[in-house]
Amino acid sequence: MRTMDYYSRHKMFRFYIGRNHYAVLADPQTIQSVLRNPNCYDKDVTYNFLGIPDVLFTANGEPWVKERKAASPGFSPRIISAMDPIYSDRTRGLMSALRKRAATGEAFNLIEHILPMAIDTISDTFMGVSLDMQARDNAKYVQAFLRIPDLFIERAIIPVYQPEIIYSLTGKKKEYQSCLNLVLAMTREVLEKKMEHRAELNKTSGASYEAGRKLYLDILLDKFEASEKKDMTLLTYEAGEMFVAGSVTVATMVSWVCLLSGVFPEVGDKLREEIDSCVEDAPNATIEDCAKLEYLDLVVKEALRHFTVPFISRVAKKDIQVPDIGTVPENTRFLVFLLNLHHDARYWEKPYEFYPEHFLPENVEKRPKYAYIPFSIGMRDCPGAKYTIQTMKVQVVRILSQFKISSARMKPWKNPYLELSLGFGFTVVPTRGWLVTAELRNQSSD
Ligand code: HEM
Repeated sequence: MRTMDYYSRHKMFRFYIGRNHYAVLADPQTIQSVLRNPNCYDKDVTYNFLGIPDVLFTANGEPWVKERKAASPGFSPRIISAMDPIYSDRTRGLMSALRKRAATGEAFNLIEHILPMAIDTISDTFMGVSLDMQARDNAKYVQAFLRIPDLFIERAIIPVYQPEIIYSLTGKKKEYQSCLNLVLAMTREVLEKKMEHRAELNKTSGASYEAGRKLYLDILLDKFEASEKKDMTLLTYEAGEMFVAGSVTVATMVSWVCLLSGVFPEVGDKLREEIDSCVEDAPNATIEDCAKLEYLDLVVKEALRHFTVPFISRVAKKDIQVPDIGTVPENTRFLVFLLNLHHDARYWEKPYEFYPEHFLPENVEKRPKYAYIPFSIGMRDCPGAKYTIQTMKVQVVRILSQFKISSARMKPWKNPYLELSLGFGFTVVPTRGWLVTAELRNQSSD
């Protein structure tokens, strides 16, 4: 914790290991100048530990520019805003699972139900294929989706696991590969369904996707069909990355907000009060309903402040000029600690506390713009940010309108990094899971 504070007070902290030059960043201006610099869009070798080919998340240079440009229409506001009916279908399954949990009164790990719903939602929205993960025996999928980021980050931060030979000997490589294989098999199933569907559409109307609604997977398939190589393995990784990047992140954050509503009862009371008084049919809340909920917005932002992606790493492909610092040499590896930035006492009144009021407009005004960047910034920011906020809000409102969620283990905290047992996946996660109990509230449910 002292180390985190130390980094925060310095614009940049540099060190060498052998001939590798590292620069740790935690200052908002320095971070924004590096993340927005076109010579720093490349990811550093850490991402090789994902063991996947060049897809949007991992590609560098010109191939990344092309991927990103091609993918953008799949994240268009028009597509993201048209998702209400999909949410309705998918939250129904979740509510029925939570009702069963409420009937027993026993503690359970909330993400076991949220993640299958998140996978279904990604499949519906970005792929246009109904996967119905919630109706399956899905424990092994939940485990695989959670272990992939967990094992990746572990390898990235523990140098002893980095050589292939040692990683294989520990058995972790085998575990990682079997998790990846499960996700790839699931993705192939989605691809097959989608290809059949497109072939049907081609036969009947000559259109390979619904007019005006070119989903992410349609974009990938258009590219695949137009290519000479027809690389099915690459296509599977490209679609698979969206499943992992899009479901684990959202599911962990929805689980956090629900858990926090129980850890801090005053937060839970205020959330339920706002939902009950502002949304007429909250169990079926729409995107539009959720946009009105001001307190929910503060809570979602505060949860992301504490528990978003802990760090980002990049590499400078040329010498670059950083304001107030000077020339930073080519091949420098940057580590951008969002965690430090988001807990810097210069910008946050109660840096380590759960204090949604940090995001009241009068407090936001006092901070530099880039003191809060849970989805990163610049050309290589998160394309799923809008989808995330919208999906999180709809799901949280529907859950909290029907259930009172209580924390089964976690106590109110003043500093989660000292008092809780936390680990790093794609986001920050509680190592023992999101343990809660659910109680049915006195309202009609769906
Ligand atoms: C709580 C939710 C999420 C958070 C906190 C989050 C955060 C981030 C961050 C910080 C990055 C930059 C990483 C880096 O530069 O190393 C990123 C990249 C990315 N995110 Fe997200 N993300 C979330 C949800 C999503 C969703 C829902 C999707 C897809 C549906 C998605 C897809 C991606 C992709 C494809 C990239 C790589 C973009 C590129 O390199 O051009 N993310 N995300």
